[in-house]
Amino acid sequence: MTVNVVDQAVAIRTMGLGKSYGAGETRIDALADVSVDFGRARFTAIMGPSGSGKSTLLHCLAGLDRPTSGQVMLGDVELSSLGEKALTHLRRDRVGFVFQAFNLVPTLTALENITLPLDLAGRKPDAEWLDKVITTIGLRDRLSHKPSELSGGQQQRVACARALASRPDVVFADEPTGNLDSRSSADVLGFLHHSVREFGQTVVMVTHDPTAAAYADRVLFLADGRLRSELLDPTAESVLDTMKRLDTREDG
Ligand SMILES: Nc1ncnc2c1ncn2[C@@H]1O[C@H](COP(=O)(O)OP(=O)(O)OP(=O)(O)O)[C@@H](O)[C@H]1O
Repeated sequence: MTVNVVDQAVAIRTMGLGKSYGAGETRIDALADVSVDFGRARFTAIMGPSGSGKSTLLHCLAGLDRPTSGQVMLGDVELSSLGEKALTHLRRDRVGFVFQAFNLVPTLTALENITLPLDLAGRKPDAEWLDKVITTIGLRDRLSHKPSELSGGQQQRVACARALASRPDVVFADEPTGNLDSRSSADVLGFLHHSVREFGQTVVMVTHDPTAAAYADRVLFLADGRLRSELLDPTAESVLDTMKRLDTREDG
């Protein structure tokens, strides 16, 4: 019998991950044979052209979508081995999400939005931790405001705090700066970066923006559902260069 030794440096591991939609001639392989590790306390960006499978990968990693083939290990848990209820609990307790559209509850205050997932889970917030997160997002004077009274950037920082409130194993961010101007984007990305450096948070982010990707420790490049390249310690320039190189290769 082989024993799976869980590598503490790895937060998520995929093995031969595939996701197909449809069948026969209309079948689309949104992901094909993706095997990759996501380091713990690392900030990983996922890039690639539209339709390359970025969101599908993120959703499979986060247990929002079930792969057609292969495996996803979140720590020592293999996601496909879980039933719907266990998967719902895992999403609630072990992962955090930040979406492009903020997805805050309009009738709740910023603070109530931040603690909502914990309240729903019947868990008491860790006051010291919550205080640290709120200090870092820099919105202490806005906590009693409703989302409509906050700017887009402020709303997204609240969404980031909500994602971190439960100290999840991984925070998944799907185009978190897609609706923001460059100043607000820098605030949100700076916060995510800080959460990795100072709190040891693991972050996986899908983005189209080379400047956003440059906040990450590592960038993975997808094309046609496959992993095509990766960059360590990226800069906006090196990300752009890699995108151009991959584009040329696709055309050729
Ligand atoms: N529910 C679905 N049914 C059928 N095809 C789908 C479905 N979801 C995604 N696809 C297809 O899978 C492929 C990958 O889609 P995905 O959304 O993961 O790409 P993406 O890289 O995130 O794109 P974008 O940057 O435009 O958001 C695309 O060809 C898409 O049309």
